[in-house]
Parts: sequence; C-alpha cells; structure tokens
Amino acid sequence: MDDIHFAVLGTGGIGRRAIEYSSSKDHLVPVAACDRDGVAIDHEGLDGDELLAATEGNIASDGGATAVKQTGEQQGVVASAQATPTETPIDDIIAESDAIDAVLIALPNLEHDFIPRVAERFAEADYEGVLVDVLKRSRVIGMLDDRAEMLEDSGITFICGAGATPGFLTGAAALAAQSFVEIEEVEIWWGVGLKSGYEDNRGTVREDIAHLDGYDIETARDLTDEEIEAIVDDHDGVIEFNDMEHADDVLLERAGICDAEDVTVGGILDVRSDEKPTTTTVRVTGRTFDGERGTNTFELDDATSMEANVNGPALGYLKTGVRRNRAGEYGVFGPAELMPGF
Ligand SMILES: NC(=O)c1ccc[n+]([C@@H]2O[C@H](COP(=O)([O-])OP(=O)(O)OC[C@H]3O[C@@H](n4cnc5c(N)ncnc54)[C@H](O)[C@@H]3O)[C@@H](O)[C@H]2O)c1
Repeated sequence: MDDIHFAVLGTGGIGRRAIEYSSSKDHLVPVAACDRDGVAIDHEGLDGDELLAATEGNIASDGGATAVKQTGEQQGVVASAQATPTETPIDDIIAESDAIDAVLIALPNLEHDFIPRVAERFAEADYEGVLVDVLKRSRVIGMLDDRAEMLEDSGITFICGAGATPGFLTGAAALAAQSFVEIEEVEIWWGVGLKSGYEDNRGTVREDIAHLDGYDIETARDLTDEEIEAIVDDHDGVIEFNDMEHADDVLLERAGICDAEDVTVGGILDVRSDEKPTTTTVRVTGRTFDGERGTNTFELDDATSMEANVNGPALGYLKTGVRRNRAGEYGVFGPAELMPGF
C-alpha cells in the first residue's frame, strides 16, 4: 500500500493519541492537525513527537480548558512550533485537502449535527477521499445518511462510528454473529479505567455524563468543571452506564445483522484507577442453521487501554476506507458493513 497522508481534526485526548499510534504502523503519515484555535500542516509529514510534546497536558478541550495544565504560552496545538493560530482551523485543512487521503474526525459530539456538518463542508469543497469519525450517538448516523448522496457525489468514503464502541466492538459483534441465522440479542459491556488519562479525556467524560439519568447533551455541555467533579465525587469516581444511546445498534441494523432494539450498550468508567473496573465484553446470542441456541463472546484483555481500543480500530478503519475509496466505493459505511456479512 502507498503511504496514506492523513489529517486529524481535534487534537484532544483521542486525536493526539491517533498521531502517536500512527507512528507504530507503516504507511500512515500525519500531515495536518488542528484544534479549535490552531492548525499545523506539512505535506511532507508533521513532526509527531514535537507536536505531542507541545500539547502534553495542554489540550484546548471541551472538557474544561481551565482545568488542564498548560505547558506552552498558548493553549492547545498552537503551542507547537509547527502550528499557527487560526479562527478557521477546519476550513484551513479543507483548503489543503487535495493532498490529503484521509481525515480522522476526533471532534467533540456535544452538538449532534456538528460532525455531519463538518462532512458536508468537505463535500462542498469537492473533497475526494476518506472521512472517519469516532462518534458515539445513534441519532447521528441518520444525519450522515441524509447527506450520503452528497458525500457519494463528491467521491467521499465516510466510515462512521469507527472508535471502540461503536466501532471495534460493533465489528466484533458482526463477526460473532456469523455463526447464527437469527440473532436474539447483542450485549456490549465496556470497562474503562482512566486515572492517568483523566486530564486528557475530560471531553469524553463530559459526553459520557450526558448518558446518565437526568442529563442530556445540552445539560452536559453546560456543566462547569466543578459540577462535573461533583458528579464524579458522588459516584466515588466509578460511574455505571446502562442503556446508552450508542450507535452500535443502528450500525448493526444497517449492516443487516439484527434489529437495533436487540442491541444494548452499557459499561463502567473508573476515573480513579487505571485498572478496568469490568472486562469489556461483546455477547452475541442467536440460533444456528441447525437449531442450536448459543452465545459467542468476544473479550478485550483488561491490559488494553481505551486509547488503544479507540485509535487502533479508527486507524484500521481509515486504512480500509482508503482501499475502498481507491476502488471507487463512495458513500457512508459503518464498521459492521466492513466485516463478513452472512
Ligand atoms: N467511539 C468511541 O469508542 C469513543 C471513545 C472515546 C472518545 N470518543 C469520542 O471522541 C471525541 C473526541 O474526544 P476527546 O476526549 O479527544 O475530546 P477533547 O475535548 O479532548 O478533544 C476535542 C478536540 O477537538 C477540538 N475542537 C473542538 N471544537 C473544534 C472546532 N470547532 N474546530 C476545530 N477543533 C475543534 C478541541 O480543541 C480539542 O482539540 C468525542 O466526541 C468522544 O465522544 C469516542
């Protein structure tokens, strides 16, 4: 495979680690990165080490910038010598997108239509390439589908919900389902221990809080850092989530695996320990062609971190997207559609 020149929109907890992770694999060259205040572009390849060092503990995050220690004079990516301040970071990358094969969207989802609108801007600029996001909410998939024709006409291969859940675990569920002719239930249960990564992942924690009873995306967006800390304290740092609106359900349905209503997602987040509070498991229960009822189980090793389980699949799906795009397949795809589909 030729080198893939890719951009990262959002250099928060996820985006930074995507740049770091990409250096462990062949053919992935980060050429552009931005956050809300700045942009770095070098088509020969960004110096990932310098960019990561400059943004260490210094993220222009929706998780509460004031709570994040700053190492440079400026906040976020502009602390890197490769970056410049801008008020139009995404447009600056779109302007250079002719030379960019793929874009990882690691932006917040605190407005449901934010990522669909970003995709639309790439299509309006006639971008021909791959967009991959790690969004979580089921309802956003429909908003992308509404724009499928526009993306297709532009020559964009959009892979949506390609993080851990949805993403990695959705793909695993699709694979586990291949033993069965009929699926009864898909249960996704995740565990994340985030002590050392808590500062870097406050954006994700805020979005997770929106899944708790009594909260939604609007109320979570308006919480102060102190209010978030109070919620974390109320739970002694360990928060359990049930019946989450995670797009694994619609992504499995659109791949023809099962009905969305047969999928449940929940999990436990511990921000005071790096140990996972529970093992991440996907259980797919169904009936085989010869009449047996069974449950196939896929388990992640407790030693694998959230960052590894989001960024590995996201970059893996990005590479798969580039192969599809080069073969002329455009439109919106979910992770389960890129697995075998019996
Ligand atoms: N699918 C999964 O398994 C999974 C797991 C973890 C996180 N996520 C998702 O990943 C996303 C990113 O999470 P995070 O923890 O990195 O968040 P974060 O808040 O740390 O980082 C977000 C980044 O986006 C930038 N940004 C915000 N608005 C912008 C704008 N208008 N223009 C340019 N840049 C902008 C911020 O400056 C920051 O760099 C979240 O939506 C989260 O839900 C998905």
